[in-house]
Amino acid sequence: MISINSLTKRFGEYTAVDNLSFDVHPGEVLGFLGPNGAGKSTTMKMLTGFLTPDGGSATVCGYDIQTQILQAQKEMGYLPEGAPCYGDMRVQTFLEFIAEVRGFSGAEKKQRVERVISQLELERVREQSIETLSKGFKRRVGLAQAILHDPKVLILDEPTDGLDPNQKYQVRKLIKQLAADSNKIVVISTHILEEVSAVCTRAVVIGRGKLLANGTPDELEAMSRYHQAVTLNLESPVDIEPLKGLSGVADVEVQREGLQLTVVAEPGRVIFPAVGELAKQQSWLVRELSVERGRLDEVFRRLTAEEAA
Ligand SMILES: Nc1ncnc2c1ncn2[C@@H]1O[C@H](COP(=O)(O)OP(=O)(O)OP(=O)(O)O)[C@@H](O)[C@H]1O
Repeated sequence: MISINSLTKRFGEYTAVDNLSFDVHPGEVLGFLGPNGAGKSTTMKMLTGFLTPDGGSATVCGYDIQTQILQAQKEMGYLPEGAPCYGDMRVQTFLEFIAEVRGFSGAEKKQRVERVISQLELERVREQSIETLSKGFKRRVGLAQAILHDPKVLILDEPTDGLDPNQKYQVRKLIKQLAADSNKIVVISTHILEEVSAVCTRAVVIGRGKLLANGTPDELEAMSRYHQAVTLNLESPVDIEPLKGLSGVADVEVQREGLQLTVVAEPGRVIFPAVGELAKQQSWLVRELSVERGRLDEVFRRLTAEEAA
């Protein structure tokens, strides 16, 4: 597992990662969220041994990142932000080079390179130099090198950044496949909230280097103002006063000139049955009645705006 305890990194006067603590367990795909400059990349660079912490500690698969980084690195695959270096190398040559660096040779090296070329669908570009590849293919080459040694822990810094929707779908599918092996840990930094719902089993939100939230996507959605909110799509506008008077209703938001109402629930209350009952009693012409799980974007904005204030 990964265990992070009061990890801290300063750049001059600025504290980029501030007393950060959390754990990640085998089988988890952790979404690591935060606005630009929150400290996500800095944390990942410390975990993978590319930056030295100024305080606190962390272990990866039981290895201390400060005193046993080489052992820890063997257990990790890391996709840094941006494109792989060695731009003038051809894709296959680059992957062979990485395989050698990781200690593979002969038939095993060949077999591992072929496996990732096939997994990441790189056949078409294997003879092309990395610098001439599209952004999407560069990310895939980066992912290929990260998984080449079949690591127990994958640290991916914005793996779908700059990819088109099809490529995003492909990369997320691959991450899910990798994580299906229940002993693996995947940590993905992102500011794309749909990615959290799509692939993550848990999310950690940070802002200005500090931990702001740590929970499953369901738990984070439950923090939303719109958790258990009921939306009515109507044929014609109605008087909203009876709705406001219902027990457990915190607010009624009016959209589309009264044709859409969002009835916000008080925390912990379930109002769907009562709203449905009222609509029937009042003979409202309801086209659609739906209940919300919550809005991650609103939770993310609120958490990170509070921190910025
Ligand atoms: N080498 C460095 N020297 C000085 N400041 C740095 C350095 N690296 C990062 N920082 C600063 O530390 C803060 C955290 O940066 P970091 O790259 O970790 O954020 P991030 O959450 O990954 O952001 P993004 O989503 O934009 O990638 C930022 O204010 C950044 O400017």
